[in-house]
Amino acid sequence: MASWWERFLDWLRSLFFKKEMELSLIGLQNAGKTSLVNVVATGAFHEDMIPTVGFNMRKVTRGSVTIKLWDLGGQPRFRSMWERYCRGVQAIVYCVDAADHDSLDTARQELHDLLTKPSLAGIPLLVLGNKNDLPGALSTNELIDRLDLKSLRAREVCVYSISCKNQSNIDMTIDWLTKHAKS
Ligand SMILES: Nc1nc2c(ncn2[C@@H]2O[C@H](COP(=O)(O)OP(=O)(O)OP(=O)(O)O)[C@@H](O)[C@H]2O)c(=O)[nH]1
Ligand SMILES: [Mg+2]
Repeated sequence: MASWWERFLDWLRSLFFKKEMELSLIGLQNAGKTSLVNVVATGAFHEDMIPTVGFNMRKVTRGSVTIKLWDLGGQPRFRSMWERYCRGVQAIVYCVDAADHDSLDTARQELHDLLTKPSLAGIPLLVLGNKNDLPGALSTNELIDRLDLKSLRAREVCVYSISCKNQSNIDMTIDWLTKHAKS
């Protein structure tokens, strides 16, 4: 009964209080950014993915929140675009392949270089350690160390360990995002 009433109230609120958010999804190539967009948007995971050339934009609606997602290419030639697409967003989502230990130093460097840009000051950051279904994938605490996340100041930083393949912790990720949507 209570949950029915809660859902009714949520629906009622959604009629009057629509929220919209814009966020950018960045990270090195092969981290799983486009896979995450697909899982969030359609619930489907595909092994064979084509690397993103430039960027893609997708809108996803969850309850009263519409999320406009900029899914950016992670290959070196596209990284200079990241800043432009992160300006003015409500959150930056940084996706890493937590099982690819060799890529983590570059991932740390690229993240810290980006976040020194004054235009991105204060924007909340969600770091996703993807591919936690693979053996050797780093835990959230290990990622905090490897990516030196404790040195990031003056912005909210959150880290989750996820798997697009197994759809683990995807709901938690969506909850974080919708909570950061503007009223
Ligand atoms: N095992 C495993 N593989 C995954 C997971 N998520 C994505 N992949 C695979 O990782 C590869 C790269 O995924 P993409 O989503 O294309 O990566 P991307 O970050 O968008 O890459 P770019 O567009 O080049 O920047 C694909 O083969 C995916 O199937 C996961 O959670 N677990
Ligand atoms: Mg992609």
